[in-house]
Amino acid sequence: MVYVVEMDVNIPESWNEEKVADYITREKACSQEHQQSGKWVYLWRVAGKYSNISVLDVEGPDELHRIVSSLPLFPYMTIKVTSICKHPNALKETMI
Ligand SMILES: O=C(O)C[C@H]1C=CC(=O)O1
Repeated sequence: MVYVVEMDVNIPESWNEEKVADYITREKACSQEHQQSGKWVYLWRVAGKYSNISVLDVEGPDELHRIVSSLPLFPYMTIKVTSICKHPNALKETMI
């Protein structure tokens, strides 16, 4: 199943630079591991916001939740998930 996921990141203002840098480093390693697995297909920055729009191709909601909740910044995100399917009029045969 293919999901479009929007993640808005809300880092607590109380965090110091070192803590923010540590989370960002671990976040990058974690998301790149999932991207390398092929499950996390696209990762785009939303212009002008500390948000991303991602496309994940996974077995279903359980796997989606496992991946998204493995991110170190997961507790500090507001996440919107949209499940998508093929449009009958789409010229392209494949979803992604
Ligand atoms: O910066 C972000 O958008 C948060 C986050 C989600 C994946 C990733 O690599 O970073």
